[in-house]
Amino acid sequence: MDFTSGLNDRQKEAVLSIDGPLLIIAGAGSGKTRVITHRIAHMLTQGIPQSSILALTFTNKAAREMSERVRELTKKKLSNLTVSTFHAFGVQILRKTIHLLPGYRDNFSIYDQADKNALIKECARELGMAPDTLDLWEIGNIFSSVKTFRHKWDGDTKIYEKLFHEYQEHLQLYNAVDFDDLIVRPIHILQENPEVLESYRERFRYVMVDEFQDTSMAQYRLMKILSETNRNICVVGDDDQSIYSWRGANYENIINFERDFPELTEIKLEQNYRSTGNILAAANGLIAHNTNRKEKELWTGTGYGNAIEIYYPENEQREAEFITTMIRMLKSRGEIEYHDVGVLIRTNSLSATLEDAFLNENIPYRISGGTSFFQRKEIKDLISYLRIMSNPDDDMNLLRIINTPRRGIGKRTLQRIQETAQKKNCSIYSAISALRYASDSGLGEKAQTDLSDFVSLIEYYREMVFTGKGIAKTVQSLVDAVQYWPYLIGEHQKNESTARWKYANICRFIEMIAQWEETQKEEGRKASVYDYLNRITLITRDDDQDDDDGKVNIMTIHAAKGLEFSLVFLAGVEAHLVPHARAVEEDPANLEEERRLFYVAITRAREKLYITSCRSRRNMRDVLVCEPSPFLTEIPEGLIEDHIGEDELSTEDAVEALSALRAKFASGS
Ligand SMILES: Nc1ncnc2c1ncn2[C@@H]1O[C@H](COP(=O)(O)OP(=O)(O)OP(=O)(O)O)[C@@H](O)[C@H]1O
Ligand SMILES: [Mg+2]
Repeated sequence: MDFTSGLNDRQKEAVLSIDGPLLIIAGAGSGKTRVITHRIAHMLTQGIPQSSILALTFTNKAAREMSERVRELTKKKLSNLTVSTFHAFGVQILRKTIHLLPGYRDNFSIYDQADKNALIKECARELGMAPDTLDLWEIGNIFSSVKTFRHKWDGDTKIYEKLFHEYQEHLQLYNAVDFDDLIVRPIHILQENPEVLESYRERFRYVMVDEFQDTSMAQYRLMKILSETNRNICVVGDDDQSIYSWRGANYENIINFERDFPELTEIKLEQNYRSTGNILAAANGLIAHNTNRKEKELWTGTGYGNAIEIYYPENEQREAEFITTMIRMLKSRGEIEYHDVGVLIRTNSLSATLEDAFLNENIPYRISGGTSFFQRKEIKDLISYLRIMSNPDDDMNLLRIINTPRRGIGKRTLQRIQETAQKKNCSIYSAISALRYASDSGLGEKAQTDLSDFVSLIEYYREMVFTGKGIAKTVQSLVDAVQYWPYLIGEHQKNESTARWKYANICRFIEMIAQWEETQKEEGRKASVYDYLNRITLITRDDDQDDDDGKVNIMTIHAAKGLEFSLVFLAGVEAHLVPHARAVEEDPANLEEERRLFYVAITRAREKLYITSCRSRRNMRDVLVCEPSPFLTEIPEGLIEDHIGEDELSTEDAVEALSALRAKFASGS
């Protein structure tokens, strides 16, 4: 098979140069991701074993699509190819090596943001700091930047250093790691264990990274340390699409890469295959306003296509109506399928009104970027049970379920257990196991029986899940045994439909586990509860599992990175949202990042782009009068069909606002 057919010369060159460092910095839709998939396919035909190839990308969804694409190209089963996110790759390393870190065992738990906040709170309490006065998010961010080499303790943050050490010690005690650890712990392990590092270098002789502009400093270190000796490292990205600096991404990694791999080959891709001429010209015109960028110009061989259309609905409800009406009409004319449509928003808070309208209009949709399925309380409860089965020392999860559903273990009993755990420096579960029979436990008889029952329950299901009865079956049986349904009914007496809805989620959860087990079996892999837990912990809000076709995609611009849709609606393109007022207030330098975000949004569209900018928008209890985004004036004239004043809803204010903006643009200020 020739995997270079259907590629342009530059792309071919990239696919064929498999040895040595390769840097591809190119604009949106120029085929960067396509180059990676074809390159992998080509390598496999060159006799490079699957197991030598490591491809890293940003979201689980992107990773899935990438391996799917390689599978289609090669028509091969790819059980030894590693295509994953950085975090999932970190987990893979830790599963094999975490025992090299003092105090850790290979059944470790991974703490998500919510667990992390809860743990910080607990540590603060132990240190006698009043947890309710602390900004957990801010502290969490400080911890994160310290861990990932972005920050050293200084005058402003020093007050949290002690809390940080307490936090780290607790993680170790619970045999748990947080998200940052998934990248930095592997780095430490590799750095401190030369023979382990050697074996990884030996194995992953070819490394590729997509969306390179959004790698963090820590991620960069990880990929660098792996490829330092082989030097077969290919990174692809677009500095104009760097949109995660708030999360520590650093597009200066492009400069670092040039410094660390000076012998690199650089390939430029300049033809855009995704979008029509108008859309591309709009994107090019916009991004040219950024000063801090690598100069590049994209061109397309396809025609100009349709104009970009801008509408100015009276408020967010009218906006949602406009979008659903358009979709309905185009669908009924047979011009689109639902899955061809992306509705992009700057912030999550915009999704509720849209969701409502889609429900009303009966248009199937999926939302990514909302509360993840796995964050729902009923699901988190069951996940906590699974986590305790696999790692009983995980105190945070134990505390979550010890009384869920209520089993009468009282506050005093819990206090007693926690004291014992602290005194003996052991986990709560160990403390319970010891106290339930001890004559000097200081606990009443009933309390001891309750604790004993709890331990028996956990041990029973631990045994069940580890003796190959299947995870789905175990969870099903557990849900019955702990009487979760009566518990739900009890919790939602006033609203039984909520209870039913939650129970339906549980059933769906069990169904999802069963499906996963089935796939693992088909692919000849063991379906272990550790692997399952690791996997679902890494599913972020940005890429939920639901890959159903036949649905309109409503998502944040961040979540849409790397994706494409024939038809894109960009909603809420108003002055305070695009650029996001708070981001720019925090740091004026964020203006360029906001512009990149808008560039990412525009370049998701293949054929048609609608932009809506509401004239007013409800924000909590207030109604804000809105002006169109100033970025709209940066789109060159002649590409946009402006529907200003066209409907009876338009006000003179909006007309004035836009013409004022245009005047400003024309005068070049
Ligand atoms: N040589 C080509 N011939 C035809 N279609 C192509 C070619 N190269 C890329 N494409 C198509 O163009 C679209 C964009 O490609 P791809 O997603 O790889 O771009 P990208 O550079 O990764 O974009 P982004 O910057 O948004 O991640 C895809 O639909 C892809 O299949
Ligand atoms: Mg891409």
